[in-house]
Amino acid sequence: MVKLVANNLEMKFGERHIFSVDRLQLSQGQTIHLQGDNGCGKTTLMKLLAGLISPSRGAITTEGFEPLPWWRSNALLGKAVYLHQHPYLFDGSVEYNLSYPHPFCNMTKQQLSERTQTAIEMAELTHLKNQAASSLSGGEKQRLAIARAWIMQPKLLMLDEPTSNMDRFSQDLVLTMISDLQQLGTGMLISSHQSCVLTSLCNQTWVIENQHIMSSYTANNIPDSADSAPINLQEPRYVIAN
Ligand SMILES: Nc1ncnc2c1ncn2[C@@H]1O[C@H](COP(=O)(O)OP(=O)(O)OP(=O)(O)O)[C@@H](O)[C@H]1O
Repeated sequence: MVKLVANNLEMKFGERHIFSVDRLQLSQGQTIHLQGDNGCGKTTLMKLLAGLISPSRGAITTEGFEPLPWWRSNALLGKAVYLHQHPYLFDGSVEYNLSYPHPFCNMTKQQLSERTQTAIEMAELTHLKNQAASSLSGGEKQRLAIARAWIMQPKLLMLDEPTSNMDRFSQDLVLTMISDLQQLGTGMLISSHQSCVLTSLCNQTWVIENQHIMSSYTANNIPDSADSAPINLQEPRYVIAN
């Protein structure tokens, strides 16, 4: 099982303290709802866990991943796929954007081709597959980014406000793809101010409040393993980027 473990983490921008936390763990099998008001640091936490920025103090370590190739100095980059609220898409068609992750996937050509076709259908993008990705609506772009992540089947996935631009139809399509990844064991961190269609899948919550990160489990999901238990709730206590 792969995991990211943050210890003794503190994040500041200049003199401004954003949050601190003694310990956090994002691992396969978890589906976590990341909550908090505007500006509390949800995106910042995801960027830290994705290795896109560095903490002011503390360390984020990885467990269970393949050893790094010699040319990779940042051990975190590429471990957890991070989907930005406004997804980064490549110049080119919808189909091109879905084929981009292929070299990074450990699948045969045939499997990739079938999986890409299924992703296009699941995201209801068939009629748009030759259209420039840059011309898609906000909700369609998010569906495309999530379809691309679904093809990759990452071990860890972080979704930043994934349903913010979506109507009910798009939310239901995305729910199907995310539920499927959950069944396959992808560990997920989903940020959303409020409950949304995806947060119903979550079995744990992280709340950023008063510059601390608090963790709790849903009632029917209290872990019995000390390894996965949240630590210290009162004290100040995670490429391919889409
Ligand atoms: N590079 C930066 N330099 C200085 N301040 C920053 C930087 N990045 C983020 N911040 C500040 O840190 C705080 C947390 O930002 P962040 O984007 O993580 O919040 P958020 O919880 O994701 O907000 P929202 O819910 O509105 O998307 C904000 O006040 C923001 O202005």
